[in-house]
Amino acid sequence: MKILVVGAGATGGYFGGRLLENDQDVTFLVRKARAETLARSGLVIRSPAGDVTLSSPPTVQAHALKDTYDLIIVSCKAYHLPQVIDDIAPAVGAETIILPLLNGMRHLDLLDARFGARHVLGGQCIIAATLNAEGVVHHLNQSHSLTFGERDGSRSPRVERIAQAMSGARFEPRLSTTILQDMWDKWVFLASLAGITCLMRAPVGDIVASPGGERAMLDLLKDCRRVAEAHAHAPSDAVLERARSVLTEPRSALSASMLRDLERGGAVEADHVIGDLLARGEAAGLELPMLRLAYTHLKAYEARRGR
Ligand SMILES: NC(=O)C1=CN([C@@H]2O[C@H](COP(=O)(O)OP(=O)(O)OC[C@H]3O[C@@H](n4cnc5c(N)ncnc54)[C@H](OP(=O)(O)O)[C@@H]3O)[C@@H](O)[C@H]2O)C=CC1
Ligand SMILES: CC(C)(CO)C(=O)C(=O)O
Repeated sequence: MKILVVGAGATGGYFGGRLLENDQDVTFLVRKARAETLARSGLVIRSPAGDVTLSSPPTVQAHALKDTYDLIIVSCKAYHLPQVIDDIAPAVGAETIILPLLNGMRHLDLLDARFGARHVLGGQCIIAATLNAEGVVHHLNQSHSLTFGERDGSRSPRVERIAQAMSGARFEPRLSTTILQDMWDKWVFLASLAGITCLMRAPVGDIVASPGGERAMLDLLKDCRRVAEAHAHAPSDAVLERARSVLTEPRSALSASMLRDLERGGAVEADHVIGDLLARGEAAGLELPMLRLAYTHLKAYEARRGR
């Protein structure tokens, strides 16, 4: 299977690197600076699941992209997606499958609008990873799952082929027949985690140890859950219970990738992860005070950053 991974950042570098390490036919679509770093230093992954340095990983830049691919894994940030959509267009052939790993949901609409829904799978990854200033992918915890599936829930031959291509790589691939619900479940969890850890500039353990912290966390989770319910994607009791327990775990060092981005003064996916959820909730007539506060806070950060 000929695979194009868009972006060799934290997630793309990790999962694409693990596939390459497992002898899959992987090429990274990268921009100039990243292409130079990869050519000079290789793709370096530091991970509790095993370090690896892949020297001279195959890369291509947008201007040279001419071949079509069987699978395109999209792992850019949401605010880069419009450009990425233009860039990958030459690589999308009649049978190309696009597997986005972005948080949130709105990217599905953008990809569908440009390439047609039949090309686009649902997907998500659970990992904590970051790309440091030297271009090294740091995997920060034990999780590294990549879930994908047809949005109609079928086990089509093409998703079976992806499962086959991913089997044996050093991460946990999961072929799902409920990928849209999985994505909503993650969105509810992630929006709660990102919203509150950014607001408080602290990981879960410090928030729940602070007066009013656990209450604020659970109020935000409730807002996010109500949006999913209003859109017929309510998390199950078990999923909700797990989210509550992870989000209120004493001494937990967990925070969202959005807090890592914010703390280094970077761009954040405010509109994609928080704003879109809020808009969907308000369109359904819901009052969502904690989610609105989380969004206002991120937009104020963006306004200040923009000056
Ligand atoms: N990091 C994490 O722990 C997790 C992140 N996610 C989600 O995954 C998505 C990706 O996040 P993450 O991997 O952290 O992001 P990163 O910023 O680490 O990586 C994104 C990469 O995309 C590249 N890129 C952007 N535009 C283009 C383009 N036009 N052509 C080629 N490459 C491009 C950037 O390259 P350049 O170097 O040129 O800027 C960058 O290296 C987000 O939606 C995030 O919310 C989900 C789970 C966990
Ligand atoms: C939910 C979590 C923490 C893990 O995948 C994440 O997606 C993120 O930090 O962006």
